[in-house]
Amino acid sequence: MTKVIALANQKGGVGKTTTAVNLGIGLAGDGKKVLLVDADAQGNLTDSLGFHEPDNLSVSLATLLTKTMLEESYEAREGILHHHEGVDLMPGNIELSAVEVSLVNTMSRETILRSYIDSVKADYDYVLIDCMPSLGMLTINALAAADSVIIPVQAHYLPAKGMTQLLQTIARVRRQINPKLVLDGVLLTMVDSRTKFAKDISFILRRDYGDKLRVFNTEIPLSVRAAETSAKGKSIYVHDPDGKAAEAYAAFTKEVQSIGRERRHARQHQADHSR
Ligand SMILES: Nc1ncnc2c1ncn2[C@@H]1O[C@H](COP(=O)(O)OP(=O)(O)OP(=O)(O)O)[C@@H](O)[C@H]1O
Ligand SMILES: [Mg+2]
Repeated sequence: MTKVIALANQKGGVGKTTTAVNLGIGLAGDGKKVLLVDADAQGNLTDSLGFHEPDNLSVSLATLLTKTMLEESYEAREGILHHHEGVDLMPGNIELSAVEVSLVNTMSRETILRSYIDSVKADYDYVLIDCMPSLGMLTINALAAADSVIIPVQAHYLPAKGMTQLLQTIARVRRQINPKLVLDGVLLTMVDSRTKFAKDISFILRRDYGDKLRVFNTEIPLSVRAAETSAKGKSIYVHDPDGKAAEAYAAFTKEVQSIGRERRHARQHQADHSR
């Protein structure tokens, strides 16, 4: 079964794209087949994987979403690129801005991305969607297409109001469009071990949103080496294999897989007891 995960937070610069790259390549390193989907018109994910001029690509996510909207046919692997560290990429670029506008007047406007992903996901164990920093139509489409959401949060900013709005949006998508959507949890990123901000934020999140909001045990440290990876087009595992950020992303990758296993066991347990 394929698991589709959206990396979402409408706040900019919190580590969504960096996490998409290093979780995706981490999963591939564990033998999983992974498709990364760049659902951000900035094209940062595409750029970070070494395709440095996303706007010059002739086929990108915008192309396939447009074909899906118009009910035009396309090749199953059309436009999918391959990164040498073992992941596939559906690139994104500036053309997504126009698509986002045209979605507004489209039938099934919330589920166009889901239709596209449904048509390619059989080839993959994981599909990771890197969202843009907004709660617009493309992010709603990502939430509608996903089985679960991971929310990266930058450890030195109080996520107060934004988090409430994001959780409300997730709840609304679950009620109206995608009942199976679950929140995997919050990932604290850019954690500076010299300060106690990360602990404060974990405490505040638990206080304000209760135990339902899981905060991942793994925290991603603040690391210049992690910030360098996007220009290099490499993951942290290749750029700085022995560093703390690589260790953290590897641990986070394991944690994400263990959540999947816990959920399958819980469902099995429920099924056994309802017989
Ligand atoms: N652990 C880290 N330590 C230091 N810098 C980091 C770390 N992770 C990411 N960065 C840097 O912080 C910036 C924002 O990260 P990233 O692009 O992953 O965030 P984002 O949430 O995807 O941003 P946007 O909302 O613009 O899409 C980038 O310059 C990135 O290189
Ligand atoms: Mg990004």
